[in-house]
Amino acid sequence: MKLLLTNIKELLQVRDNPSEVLRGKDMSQLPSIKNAWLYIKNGAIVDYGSMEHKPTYEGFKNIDCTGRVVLPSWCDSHTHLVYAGNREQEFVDRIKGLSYQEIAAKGGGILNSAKKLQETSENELYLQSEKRLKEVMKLGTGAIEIKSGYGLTTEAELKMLRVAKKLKEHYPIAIKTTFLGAHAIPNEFKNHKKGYLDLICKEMLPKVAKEQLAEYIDIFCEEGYFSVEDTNRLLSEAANYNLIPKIHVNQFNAIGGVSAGVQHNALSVDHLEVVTKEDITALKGSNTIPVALPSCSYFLSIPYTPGRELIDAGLPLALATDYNPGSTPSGNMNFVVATACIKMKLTPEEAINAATINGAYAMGLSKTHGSITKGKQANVIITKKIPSYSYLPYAFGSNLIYKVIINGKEIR
Ligand SMILES: N=CN[C@@H](CCC(=O)O)C(=O)O
Ligand SMILES: [Zn+2]
Repeated sequence: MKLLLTNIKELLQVRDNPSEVLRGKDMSQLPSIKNAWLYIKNGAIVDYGSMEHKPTYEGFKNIDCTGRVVLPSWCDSHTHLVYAGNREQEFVDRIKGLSYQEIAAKGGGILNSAKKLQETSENELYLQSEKRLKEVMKLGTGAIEIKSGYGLTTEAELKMLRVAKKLKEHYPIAIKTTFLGAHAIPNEFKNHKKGYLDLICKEMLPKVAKEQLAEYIDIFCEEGYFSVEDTNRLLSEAANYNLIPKIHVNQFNAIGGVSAGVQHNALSVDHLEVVTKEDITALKGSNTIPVALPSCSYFLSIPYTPGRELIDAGLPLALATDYNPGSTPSGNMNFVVATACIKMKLTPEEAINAATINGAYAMGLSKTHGSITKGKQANVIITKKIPSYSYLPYAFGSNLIYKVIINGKEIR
């Protein structure tokens, strides 16, 4: 399949030799070609340039992009897309005054989703998750990370990861998987957290590794969930299976999870709605990327990650959805990019970099995703006719996507 996109108003994120990740001031640069063409063959980006110097190709399908912006598809590096049922009742309870933590303490929250998931068959779980995957692909996501963590038993955690694996086999989108057995403490282990960690380390981890179901390890390092000590133990055990950490830290409290992540060479530390000076110091000079999840802040009415501060400190930043039934029932990366501009004061250039090239880095896909580069996967968004790319976050409530191409195929 060959595609030639012509008369592109502006082709964004064009990098001949892209760096793996963009930090600090570099995030304000978004290289582009105006009045451009882009040639795609066999799922890969072959070449691009200005319409004034367009070579002759044969046997392609032409897409005229007059008035349209073309950019790499979104790289969503943090989701819980595989889950069962929904939690709209908790949403209503929160409107009536209960906090996220109070709902969790009553047996709601993650444990509520775990109960539903344990009762759902693998096939049904696949069908529910597939629906969400199709939806986010149409919204421009071309690479996605999916976590377990709503199983909380060996059987149910494996079920989640097998569903994610099956999605990977059936869809063109790149999927990376993360084992998050340490998402919450199940009721059976309420007064025996160590017993649950033993189960994770001695039974779940070996099975996940044996079936090669995950590349990354995650833990919810937070008061009332797992401590820094638990985090250190799990990440050390997981290293024996070559699982790389991508962890939930600082959502409500800064308890030292960031520096624990950095010490274990985490690829990413995610959430960071609360950030201390020590956290920033720990991240400086490391290869760990902070990941902000502004839709979660929006939905729970909690602080936004101080993205401006992190970038101004010279750090990299990625943006992701956190798609899950409790804190973020939305997988819309367009909303994430807009909210990062509106609430976190990122410029459109910074937000687009954070959601493409840096998102790819945050899930180990820098070589193949996140920029318009020869040889990278042909994953692009073609927008509707818009005045400029800044219009994307500006018109935050409009669907501005005309077409999405993933792996060289038009999926919308
Ligand atoms: N905070 C931990 N995990 C999810 C939400 C879990 C839930 O409420 O179901 C998150 O990233 O926000
Ligand atoms: Zn999450």
